[in-house]
Amino acid sequence: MLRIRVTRALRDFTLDVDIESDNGTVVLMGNNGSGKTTVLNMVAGIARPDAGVIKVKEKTFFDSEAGIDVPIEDRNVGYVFQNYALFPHMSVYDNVAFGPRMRGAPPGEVEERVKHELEALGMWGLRDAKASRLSGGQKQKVALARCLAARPSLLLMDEPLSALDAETQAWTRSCIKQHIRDGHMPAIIVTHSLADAIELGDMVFIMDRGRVAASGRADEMLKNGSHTFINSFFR
Ligand SMILES: Nc1ncnc2c1ncn2[C@@H]1O[C@H](COP(=O)(O)OP(=O)(O)OP(=O)(O)O)[C@@H](O)[C@H]1O
Repeated sequence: MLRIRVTRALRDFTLDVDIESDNGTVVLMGNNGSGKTTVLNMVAGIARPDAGVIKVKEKTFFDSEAGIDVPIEDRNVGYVFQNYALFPHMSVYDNVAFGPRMRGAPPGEVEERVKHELEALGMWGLRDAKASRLSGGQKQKVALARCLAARPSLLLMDEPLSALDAETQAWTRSCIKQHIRDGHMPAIIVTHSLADAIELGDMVFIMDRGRVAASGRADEMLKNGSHTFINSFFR
């Protein structure tokens, strides 16, 4: 269960969002500047709502009336940032090992997880490379591997496949899907890609100028013809 009902006034922008989903993966779509990343940041605990409630499964992350604001480190969230945000001076291996090490996994398990995630994304051969030397698509894969290796209880992904070529996108999507299914993890994915929405999403929320303009089941989008469905919400 995912419940995000938040308001936040920024300098030139007001966010007033209501998102509810019973299970599975929530996809956020919408124009540039419509507030998608801000929603992810509030769920992660990086940005603070002025008021509202954020609940993930049975856990309340934020409740302004009850005075609850769980710190970032206690939310156990995995976040793939839009700009990757790798540790540039560290190797690919150490970037991916960071999450499991921080969470106290024993060394053997750290290695197992790092190898598993990097092999799945075809990046094991580059494990000793410095992150700053990688191409954009390679950085994005390492960001994804870093997030998944930490075994979070909630996945937040901001355009996680945007730098990948079409073929790599397809198998990376199935890799993400498998993790979500195997880990029974709720996930919120921001994307501009209809293929991501249809293949990864259970519920799709379309944002427009800080609000949810429309929502629907991903399979309904497919039935209705996704282009028509999405385009109908934008002038
Ligand atoms: N800390 C902040 N202070 C002031 N304004 C902010 C802040 N963070 C975000 N904004 C503004 O909020 C609006 C929404 O930004 P956000 O990054 O959430 O959009 P987005 O839907 O993710 O866009 P994109 O598709 O381009 O990534 C923008 O107008 C942005 O300038």
